[in-house]
Amino acid sequence: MLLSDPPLESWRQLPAAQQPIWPDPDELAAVRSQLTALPPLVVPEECDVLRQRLAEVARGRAFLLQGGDCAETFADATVDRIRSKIKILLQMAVVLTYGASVPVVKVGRLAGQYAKPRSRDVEVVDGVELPSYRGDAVNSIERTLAARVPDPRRLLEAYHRAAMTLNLIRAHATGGFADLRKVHAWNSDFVRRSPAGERYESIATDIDRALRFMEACGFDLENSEVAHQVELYASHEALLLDYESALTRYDTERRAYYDLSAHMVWIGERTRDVGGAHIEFARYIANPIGVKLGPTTTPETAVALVEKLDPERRPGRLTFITRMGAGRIRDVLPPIVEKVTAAGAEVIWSCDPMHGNTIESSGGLKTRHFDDIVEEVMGFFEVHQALGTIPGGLHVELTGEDVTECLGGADDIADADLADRYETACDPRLNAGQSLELAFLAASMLQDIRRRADESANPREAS
Ligand SMILES: O=C[C@H](O)[C@H](O)COP(=O)(O)O
Ligand SMILES: C=C(OP(=O)(O)O)C(=O)O
Repeated sequence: MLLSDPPLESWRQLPAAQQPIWPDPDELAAVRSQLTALPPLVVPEECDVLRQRLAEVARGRAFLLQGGDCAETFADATVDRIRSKIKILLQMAVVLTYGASVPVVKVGRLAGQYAKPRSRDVEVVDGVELPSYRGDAVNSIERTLAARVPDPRRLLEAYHRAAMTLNLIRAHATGGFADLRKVHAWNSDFVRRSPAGERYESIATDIDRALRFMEACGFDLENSEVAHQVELYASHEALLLDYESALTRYDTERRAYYDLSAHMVWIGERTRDVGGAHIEFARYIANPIGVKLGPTTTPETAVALVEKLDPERRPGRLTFITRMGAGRIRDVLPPIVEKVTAAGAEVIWSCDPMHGNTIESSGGLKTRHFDDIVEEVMGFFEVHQALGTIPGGLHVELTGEDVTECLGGADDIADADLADRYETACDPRLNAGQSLELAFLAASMLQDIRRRADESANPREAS
C-alpha cells in the first residue's frame, strides 16, 4: 500500500518549532500534494544499508564522517560546486581511513540541506526589519521584504535541486570519480600547496604504491568494486515537516515508513523538544536519525529521546550529535553519555564542533576559530576515552572551496581576512584546507584511542 496522503499526521497535533508562516495555506496544500505524487529521492533499501553501516559505527568498527554546507543554495547546485564538496569528503575519508585504519561511513550534508532554523524571526537591514532568511526552501537570501516572504513553491524547487544533486552524487560515487586510483586528483590546487595538502599527497602516494603492490600480488583491482566505488549518503535537517512528511512513504515489504527525501535526517538543537512535533515525526520513520544535543541538554532528556526514537535499541538507528562548545564539552557531555549508556542504548556519539563555537568578528560576521573547533573535538575524544565509550563520528560544516569564513588554521585566517571570501548563506564553514587539517587531527586522536584500546586488550604485546 503506497499511501497517497502523508501518513504521519500525529505530529500535527504537537507544537512544531521553527516552521515558516506560509502566507497562503491553499498554495502550501497544493505543493504538498504535488510532492506526494513525485517519486522518492532515495529508496528504503539504501536507508537500511546505511543503518547497517552505522551499526558498525555504533560498535566501534567504523567511523562516521558527516559534512557539507551549513545551508545549501539552489544557485550552488552546479557540477563544480557539488564535485568540490564530494572531493573534500573523499579526501577527509581517506585521511581518516589511512590514519586510523578504520572504515569511514560518508554522509553528506547534501541534496536537501535547504532549510535553516534561526535564532531570531527578523533581522534589521539598513533600519528596515525583514523576516530572517530560512534557507532556499523557504525564502530568498536577498535583502528585500518581498524576497523574504516564505514561498511554498520553493519546496518543489528544493525537491528538484536535491534530485539533481543526488544524481551527481551517485554518478560520482560509482562512475569512476571515486576510484581509489584517483586519490591525487581529489586534491584541489589551492589545497595541494597547504601543509595538510602536502601531507595528503604523501598519503595518496602511499596508497598508489599499495595498490600497485596488490596488483602485483594478483589482486584484480580492475574488477574490484571496493577500489572503484564509494558509498556516499545524503542527509539534511528534517526541519520543514510539511516537506518531510510529503516525501514519507510506506514500504509494504518492510512494513515501515521512510522519509525518502534523504537516507538520514537529523533533528536540530532548536527542534528536539521531546514532546514536540519533530521528535513525533521522527519516531515513525525507519531512517537512521540524528539528534543534535547542545550544552543545555540534560541526561534525562537524552534518555527520553532514546526511549522515543530508539525504544528497541537498534544500533545504527540513533546518532547523538553533540555540539556543546569547546569550553563546556568536558563538563556537560560525561553525565549524558553515562546515563544513556546505563539505559542500554547503543547510540552513535558524533561530535559537531561547529555550532557551539560561533562568535562574531569585529566586522559583525559570524565566525568560528579553528582552535576552538579542534579543542571541542579533543574534548569529545577525551570524554569518550575516559568513559570507555566510542567516539563514533564527526559532523562538520565545510565546503570544498577556498573560503575565508572560519578563523585560524594553517593559513592563519585573521579577523581582517574574513571578508575576502565570505560566501556562506548562513553559518561559517571550514574551507577545504581547514577541513583536511581537521581530518588529520581527528585521525591521530582516533589512532591514539584505538592503540590504547588494543594495548589494554593485549597488555603483553604492548610491553
Ligand atoms: O546552522 C545553524 C543555525 O541555523 C544557525 O546557527 C542559526 O543562526 P542564527 O543564530 O544566525 O539564526
Ligand atoms: C542548525 C544546525 O545545527 P544546530 O541544530 O546544532 O544548531 C545545523 O547543523 O545546521
